[in-house]
Amino acid sequence: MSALLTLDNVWLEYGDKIVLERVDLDIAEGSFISIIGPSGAGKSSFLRLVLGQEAPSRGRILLDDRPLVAECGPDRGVVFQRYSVFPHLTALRNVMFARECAGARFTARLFGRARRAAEEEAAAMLAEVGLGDALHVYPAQLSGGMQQRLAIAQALIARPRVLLLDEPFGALDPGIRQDMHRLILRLWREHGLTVLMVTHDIGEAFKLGTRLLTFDKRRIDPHAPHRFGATAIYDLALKPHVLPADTAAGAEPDADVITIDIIGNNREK
Ligand SMILES: Nc1ncnc2c1ncn2[C@@H]1O[C@H](COP(=O)(O)OP(=O)(O)OP(=O)(O)O)[C@@H](O)[C@H]1O
Repeated sequence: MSALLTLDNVWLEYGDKIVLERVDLDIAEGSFISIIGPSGAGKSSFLRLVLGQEAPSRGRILLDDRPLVAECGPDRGVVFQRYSVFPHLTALRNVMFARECAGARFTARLFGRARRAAEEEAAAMLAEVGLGDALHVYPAQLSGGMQQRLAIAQALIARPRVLLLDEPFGALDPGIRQDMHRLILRLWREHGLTVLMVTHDIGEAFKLGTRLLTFDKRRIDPHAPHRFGATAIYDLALKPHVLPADTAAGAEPDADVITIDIIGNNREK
């Protein structure tokens, strides 16, 4: 099976500072990739490359065997840790705006029947993330968890194939995080998404991921730390104890009972 996303010898450099080097990855459609690594290892930079917000300074990124277009297309959605919704728009208008951007890319405005259809779609998407009763509420009136639900609805309304999550649950209380884990596993499965999630929570990475990437530097020059970039030094296939079908029914994968296959260990190269 060919990969949905391929990174072929990808480097990201700013001047003489190397952030990422020699990133070689094939990511299969439908996988849930957890990404961990120390602060500054380039995890968010990696997501920005896949989003198309930045171009690699060397190497290439392919989506469906075709070079990734430089701008973020509707095939990729993103949710950040801090609520990325518009404060002056209601929940419904926030999701509609994202739908309008996807449906009318140059004017970001739909009219008549198309607009009514977008409104219905946005309301259905909000119901799907558990915000069906909060259509006309402004973000400031929503809790942190509800704002992240809104951000997820906003990302999913364009029907992306790849969902990028940058520490999406990092600011939430543990109880709310559990709810969000259930939600994201359900959406991942029901929408057939390929998810790339950066997290600092190792338990969360093991619990949600089907594959775990660890970004770090292979080599360090103490006198010139910028000379070497990070790469995916560990690449582990995770097999959660509970199958995705079970998670959709409400059960959660058990992070304590996981088997691991090592796909790649680039530490020594
Ligand atoms: N535009 C830029 N110009 C120069 N350096 C940059 C730029 N953007 C990011 N960097 C550097 O790239 C490195 C990686 O940053 P990045 O935010 O991707 O790391 P991270 O692993 O996501 O960190 P954290 O876990 O703290 O969020 C950092 O040293 C950062 O300073």
